[in-house]
Amino acid sequence: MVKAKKYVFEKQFVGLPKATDLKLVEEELPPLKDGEFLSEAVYLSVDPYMRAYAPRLTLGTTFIGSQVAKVTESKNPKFPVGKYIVGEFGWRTHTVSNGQPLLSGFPVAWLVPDLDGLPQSLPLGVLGMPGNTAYFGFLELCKPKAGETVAVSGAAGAVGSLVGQIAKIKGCKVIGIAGSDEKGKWLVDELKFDKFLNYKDTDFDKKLAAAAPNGIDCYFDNVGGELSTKILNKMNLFGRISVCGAISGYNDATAARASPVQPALVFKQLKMEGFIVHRWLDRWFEGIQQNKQWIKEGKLKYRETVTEGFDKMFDAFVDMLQGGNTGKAIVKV
Ligand SMILES: NC(=O)C1=CN([C@@H]2O[C@H](COP(=O)(O)OP(=O)(O)OC[C@H]3O[C@@H](n4cnc5c(N)ncnc54)[C@H](OP(=O)(O)O)[C@@H]3O)[C@@H](O)[C@H]2O)C=CC1
Ligand SMILES: C/C=C/C(C)=O
Repeated sequence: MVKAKKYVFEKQFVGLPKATDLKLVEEELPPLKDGEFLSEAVYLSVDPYMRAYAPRLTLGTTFIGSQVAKVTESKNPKFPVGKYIVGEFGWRTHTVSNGQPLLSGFPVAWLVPDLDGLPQSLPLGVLGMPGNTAYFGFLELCKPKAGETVAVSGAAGAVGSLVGQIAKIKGCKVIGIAGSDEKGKWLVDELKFDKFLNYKDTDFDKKLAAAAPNGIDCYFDNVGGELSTKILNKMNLFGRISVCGAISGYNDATAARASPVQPALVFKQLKMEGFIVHRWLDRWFEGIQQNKQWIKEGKLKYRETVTEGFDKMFDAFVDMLQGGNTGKAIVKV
C-alpha cells in the first residue's frame, strides 16, 4: 500500500496566506485499476496563480498545482513505468491517475518531451507553462518590432525574465522593473536587459522618465496596480499592453486602488488585452520547442529558486509571493 502526503485547502486565504490555511495530511492510495498509473513527485511548482485562483477553489480539496513526477507503476500504456510526466495533481507526493483530461480540456498529465539533457525541473518553468506564458503572451499580444521599447514588470520572475529576453531576441530595447537591486543586477549583467528600475525606489517616477525618454511601445504587465498605470502614462501612440497578471493586488484583503488608465488608452490609442496562457493549448509544444532552441543557442537563460522538502511547500509559496524568488520558484521533494 502506498501512502501519499497532500496539502488540503482548509481555510480561504485572507491577505497573505497563513500556514494554518492548508493542512498536510496522509492518505493510503488504492491499488491500480486498468487504465491507471501511479507517479511520485520529484519537483513541484509554486505559482502566483495559486493565490489568484484560491477564491474559486473548494475547501477540503487538495490544493492546486503542477509537478514533475516519475511513473512508478502503470496499467496505462500511454504512461509507462520510468517515464517523467508533468501532472496537474496539486500539492501531493504520490498520485493515482487515469490520465484523462481535466474538465477544461487541459491534459491532467503529459509526458515530458526530450529535454536534450536539460534539467528535469524545467517543464515547470521555461519549458512549461511560464515559458509559454512569456512566449505566446508577449509575441501574440504585443507584436513587438525591432527597435521598439518594451517594459516588463515582475521582470526577475519566472515569466518576466523570459519576456525581457525574448524582446531582446526580437531586437527591442528592454526596461525591466522588479523589487530589488540584486535582481536588477542579474537582469542587466546576465540577461542583457538595457535598463532596470526598482519599483520600491522613492524616486521611481523620475527614473522611469529618464529610462524611457522616447516612450514605451509595448508593456508586459505582470503586476497591475498603480505601477502599471504609471507605465501606461508613458506609452507611445498605438502602444500594446499584454495583461498577464496583477500580483500587486493578490494578497490585498481590501479592494486595491489605482489611478484610471482610460485617459492613456484613449489619447494614446492603446491596445490592452488580457489572456490566459491556455488559449494557446493547441500550440503548447511549439512554445516549448522554441524556448528549448533558444536555450541551446545561448539566447535564453533561466534561473530557478529551489526549496528542498515537500514539507516546505507553504514556505516556498509565501516566499515567492513576497519576492523571495529569482526566476522560477520550485520545490524539490
Ligand atoms: N495570464 C496567464 O496565463 C498567466 C499569468 N501569470 C501571472 O504572471 C505574473 C508572474 O508570474 P510568475 O512569473 O510565475 O511569478 P514570479 O516568478 O514573477 O513571482 C512573483 C513575483 O511577483 C513580485 N511581486 C510580489 N508582490 C509584488 C508587488 N506588490 N508589486 C510588484 N511585484 C510584486 C515578486 O518580485 P519582486 O521582487 O520584483 O517584487 C515575486 O518574485 C503573476 O501575476 C501571475 O499571476 C503567470 C502565468 C500564467
Ligand atoms: C494560468 C495563470 C493565471 C494567472 C493569473 O496567474
